[in-house]
Amino acid sequence: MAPLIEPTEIWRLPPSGEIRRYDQWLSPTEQHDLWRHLTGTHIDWHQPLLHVFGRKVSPSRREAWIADPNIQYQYSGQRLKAQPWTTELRQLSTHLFYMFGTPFNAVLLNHYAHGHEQMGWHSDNEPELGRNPVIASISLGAQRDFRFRPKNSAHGAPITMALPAGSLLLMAGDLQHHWEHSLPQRRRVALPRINLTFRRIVESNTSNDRFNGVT
Ligand SMILES: O=C(O)CCC(=O)C(=O)O
Ligand SMILES: [Fe+2]
Repeated sequence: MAPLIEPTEIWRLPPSGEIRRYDQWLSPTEQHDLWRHLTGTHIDWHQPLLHVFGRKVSPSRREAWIADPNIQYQYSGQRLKAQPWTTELRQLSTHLFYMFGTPFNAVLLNHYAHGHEQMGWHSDNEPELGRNPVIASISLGAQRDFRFRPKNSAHGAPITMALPAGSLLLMAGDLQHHWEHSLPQRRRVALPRINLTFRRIVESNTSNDRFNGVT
């Protein structure tokens, strides 16, 4: 990990959202070791079962939720059962704390087997994340496009950026209130990708509407 590098790109998205991307934040060896760790026996992956407008929907991607023991998190009728931190994930979280000053206490892992698997438009704006969440997102494996679009077109035009293996993406400011993001299908992508979003849950035991209508 390279904690003191400058961002490769910065976007300021109105009114006061910010995105920073740090390419090659993880070296190829670190990426390889982390991939092996996450796809070994340490992590219990499962398919999410979301309640979307009264229907049960199971997107084909897989996910895992790692959090401090006291953290409760629920979205779209799904109470996520937290798995304990592994040494490797805790180490990443510590590096991110040195970089951004946010004491992350949870990480959501998403595994996309190939380019048919995707994540629909949403904002990470659940009440548990507090007012202006800082979210740090690490990408491994196949490069995929990531999209942002404003909730109100007065705030700008949609943005598409590639998330290369080993990159770190920071989302901060009021971004989650005014912009949505998605990981669109890319049918020509044959290889898997894993994404880790480090989050700080500030209040527990509240439900929220994340992914309501979104898969
Ligand atoms: O896979 C990604 O890069 C996006 C994940 C995401 O937006 C989320 O977990 O909320
Ligand atoms: Fe998200």
